[in-house]
Amino acid sequence: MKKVISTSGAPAAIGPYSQAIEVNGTIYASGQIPIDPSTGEFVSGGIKEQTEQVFKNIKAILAEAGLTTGNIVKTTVLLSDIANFVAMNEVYATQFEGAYPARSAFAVKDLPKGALVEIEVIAVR
Ligand SMILES: CC(=[NH2+])C(=O)[O-]
Repeated sequence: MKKVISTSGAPAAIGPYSQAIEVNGTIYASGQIPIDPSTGEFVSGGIKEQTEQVFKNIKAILAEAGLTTGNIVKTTVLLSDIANFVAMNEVYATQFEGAYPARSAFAVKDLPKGALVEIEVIAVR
């Protein structure tokens, strides 16, 4: 019923969570921060580079489940500074074909490891 999705194509968890869990054809992916799994380090650059790395990580997790961003139905975007909202959106908008998923976006006080952006997704087979 509950299946753990795990891939070396996305960063290992930095805490007690799975990269994603599938239940009845719905994939709940943990929030991704801009760690490059090949180095274990944050990608260099600003909000645009960080958003691109976050989506690389999300796509790797979805690919492990045989899915793409086209299967995403809902996202949650967490920003450490709402001033990055426009630049994040510019990268975010390029990650989907067709209708965008539903989304919530927030600025929060801090993100793990000082990330500028964290994005979690829910995808459906
Ligand atoms: C990065 C993340 N998803 C967490 O829960 O720390």
